[in-house]
Amino acid sequence: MVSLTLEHIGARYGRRDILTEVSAPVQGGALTALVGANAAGKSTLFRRIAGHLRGAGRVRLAGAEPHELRYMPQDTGMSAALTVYESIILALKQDRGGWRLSADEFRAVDAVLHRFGISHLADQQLPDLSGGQRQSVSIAQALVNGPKVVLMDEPTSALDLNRQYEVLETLRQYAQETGAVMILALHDLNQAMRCCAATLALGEGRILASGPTLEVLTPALIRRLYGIDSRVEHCSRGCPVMIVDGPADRALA
Ligand SMILES: Nc1ncnc2c1ncn2[C@@H]1O[C@H](COP(=O)(O)OP(=O)(O)OP(=O)(O)O)[C@@H](O)[C@H]1O
Repeated sequence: MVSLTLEHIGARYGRRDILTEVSAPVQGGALTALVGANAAGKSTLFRRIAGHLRGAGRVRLAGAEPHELRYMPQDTGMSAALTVYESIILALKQDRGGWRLSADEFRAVDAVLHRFGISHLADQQLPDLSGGQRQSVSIAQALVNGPKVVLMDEPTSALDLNRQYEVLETLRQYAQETGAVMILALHDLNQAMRCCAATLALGEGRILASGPTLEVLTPALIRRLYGIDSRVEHCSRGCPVMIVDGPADRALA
């Protein structure tokens, strides 16, 4: 099982501190949600963990090497004149070198296309894909190498309702099978409640709460993070669902 520990992480752009004191343990084998308001610093935290940005503190990895980490940013470029299949091969070869594909590598490409339901897109050019198709391809590119640490910035923002379920369930299975640490930045808190065993709540430059998702995403925390009044009920299938009542009355906050 892989684990990752954030120790006193800081990050700044110029003289502006975005993260001041981010500390939390993250366990592999299940999905972890990273939630917080716009501009809270979720992408910045991912850049720090991925080593794209320097700053205070350290990221401790156990059970994985730094090169086994994949970061899927919010906007992934899809303008290259490549087919989906070629782009997955390129992602696979990114840090392996060489150009010949072994039988195992061919199988890995086919498997990831199949796993994310995009085999039928294999021969299509990247620029010709729809937004949701691009997002599915980005996810497949991120996972084709079997990474042990995966950071995904809003991986379902362009997907329809059905695809959101399918993709999150596939990511959950991947984490369970491989023991990988998988952190997903999410704005849809119901997705976090349904699929993520743990949640990190980012606000005011630090982790305001972390732990089992249902214990973290309380109405009080949601009010603090987003200024929204909410409550948790259960759907007809017994799953917890967050109901938004509306903007909180700031005078009562
Ligand atoms: N390269 C940069 N240079 C300067 N400031 C930046 C840079 N990237 C991000 N910022 C600032 O850092 C803050 C945090 O941005 P970040 O993208 O990490 O937030 P986020 O939580 O991912 O937001 P969102 O939910 O809107 O995607 C914002 O105020 C943003 O303007």
